Amino acid sequence: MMASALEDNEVLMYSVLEYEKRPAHIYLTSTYIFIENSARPSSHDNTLDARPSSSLKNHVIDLREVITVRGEHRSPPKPRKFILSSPRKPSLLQEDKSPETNTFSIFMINRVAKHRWRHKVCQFVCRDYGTCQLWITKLLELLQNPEWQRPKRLLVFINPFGGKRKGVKIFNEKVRPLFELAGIYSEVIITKRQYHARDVIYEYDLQTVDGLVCVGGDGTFSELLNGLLDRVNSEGGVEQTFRHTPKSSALRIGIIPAGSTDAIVYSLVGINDPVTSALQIILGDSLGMDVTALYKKEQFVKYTVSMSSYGYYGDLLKESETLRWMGPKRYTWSGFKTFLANKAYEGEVSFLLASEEDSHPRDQTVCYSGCEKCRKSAMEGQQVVSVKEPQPEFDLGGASEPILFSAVSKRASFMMKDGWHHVKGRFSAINLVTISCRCDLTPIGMSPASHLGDGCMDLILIQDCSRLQYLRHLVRIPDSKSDQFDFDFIQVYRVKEFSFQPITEPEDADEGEGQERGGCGRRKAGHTQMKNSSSAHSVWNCDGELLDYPSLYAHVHCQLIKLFARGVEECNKEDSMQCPACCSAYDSDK
Ligand SMILES: Nc1ncnc2c1ncn2[C@@H]1O[C@H](COP(=O)(O)OP(=O)(O)OP(=O)(O)O)[C@@H](O)[C@H]1O
Repeated sequence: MMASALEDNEVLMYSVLEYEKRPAHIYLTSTYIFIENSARPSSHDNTLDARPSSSLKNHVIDLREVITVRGEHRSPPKPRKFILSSPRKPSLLQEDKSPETNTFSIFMINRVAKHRWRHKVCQFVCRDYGTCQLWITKLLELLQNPEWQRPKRLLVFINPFGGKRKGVKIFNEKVRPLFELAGIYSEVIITKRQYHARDVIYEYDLQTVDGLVCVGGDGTFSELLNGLLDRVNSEGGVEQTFRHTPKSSALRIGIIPAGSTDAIVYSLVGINDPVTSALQIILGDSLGMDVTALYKKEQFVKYTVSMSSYGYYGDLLKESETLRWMGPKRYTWSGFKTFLANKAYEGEVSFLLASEEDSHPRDQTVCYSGCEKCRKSAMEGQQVVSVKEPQPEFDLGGASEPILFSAVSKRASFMMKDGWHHVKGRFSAINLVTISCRCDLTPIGMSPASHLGDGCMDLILIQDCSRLQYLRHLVRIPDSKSDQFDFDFIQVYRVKEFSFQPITEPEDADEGEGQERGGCGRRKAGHTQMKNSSSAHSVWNCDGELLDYPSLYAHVHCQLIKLFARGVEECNKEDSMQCPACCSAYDSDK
């Protein structure tokens, strides 16, 4: 295999070097190092016995997974002592007689467990200093490959209060040393208040950095996302009006998880591990992710990437906000209380289905790194596929002349008009997810077959049901072996646009505009205010932020934002590193 791989790649350098205490033929191409072990050194002049050893494995190092290369600076050798102390174990190559190094180390990615990366070091001993320098220089030059888009300067925001309040420690102890090893300069801003990160992004000279990094949870990421998109829209002259087409940013965002849920990074990487995320940033991994624009009726509110949820998860978040002192445990407690309350809310859901050739939330596919579906969507430059450009029907009174009307269950009615589907009823939960939304509690995600960059959202409608029914659904969510949507009170759709309208508006809904926005949609100050929310209405939980009014319109934009991430790598089905995050029921059934 190595021989054929070598034939396909031009060899730029070749040497016989010592690797793992044995001589080896080392071939360098523009993207790989091929290591071919030899049996033993010849007795004179350090040439090698070319016979391959059957007991030794050959290796390939992918330069795209190399962090950096360093010369090993050792203290000057003492030849006489060396010979006396190890008479039977001379170096396989010529002994280093100069104080300069003849050894170089390659720092590279090591996959240690399911989706978890660490780095390891491979050492090579050369005959002399000159050869060593040649290898180091050539390798460093190849690592600069502009196609790999590795960052050199990053603007890092740390939320010191996210999750278990360990953001600063995580960055200083786990991330900063790796960035320094990779030669990345990072300017660090520890946020002092909510919206600090967003306000810095509005003003910062973004030309001077290669990317932004968020050390925090989903809420902090949301600030960076909205700050960046507000900024590029403003500079690109895009007014954030109803159903606007936002500008995308060339600047990528990296996420170092240090929050409570970390659902976004979990969905991107398959794990919420700061070191893995830092290594993906260093390698310059790039991934396009869909972004959903939310509107209160026709007024733009914000961009989101994970889940907007009304009913159960909205109530849960509202309850948990009063219990922040409990840390991440507040979600478990609030979840329990919300479950006991077992509320349902009346309204009409309207949505524009994804086109025929698009996939379905129950089509049993998982979005892995290099996903073909996402790649196709990006190539097509899909924004919204809609032949007639239909508009949502907000006015329930005017929802006239349905083309199709049928009962989908005892609890809801369904109709279709101008491509828009309408479901009227009482809902325990309405969940709209842009990505799979995995986290520790739901390792396969709220919608396991959702894609990161297909330009679609998954709509999960849970109609009014008993506590027992809801519990049966809830316990299936983290279970990779069962289908959490397989209930008659749950419907799932893959959609492009969505709206929700309560049967009656809350009295002060028009005053609860939430965010005050300046020119070109920039928010001046403050965030969505909690307004009178009667028990007839729930609130929206949008990426962990409360929007306390029920009417909502959502419009997804295909791969609007670029992230420093690789996507969830598929576990090797044969080895023990399988995990529930990607080896789901779908896989095991095949
Ligand atoms: N210095 C600060 N003081 C108070 N709030 C802050 C500060 N810095 C950031 N924030 C805000 O804190 C909120 C929550 O932060 P974050 O999302 O990082 O943590 P989390 O809520 O624990 O995690 P997750 O969102 O993953 O559940 C964010 O909305 C962010 O805007």
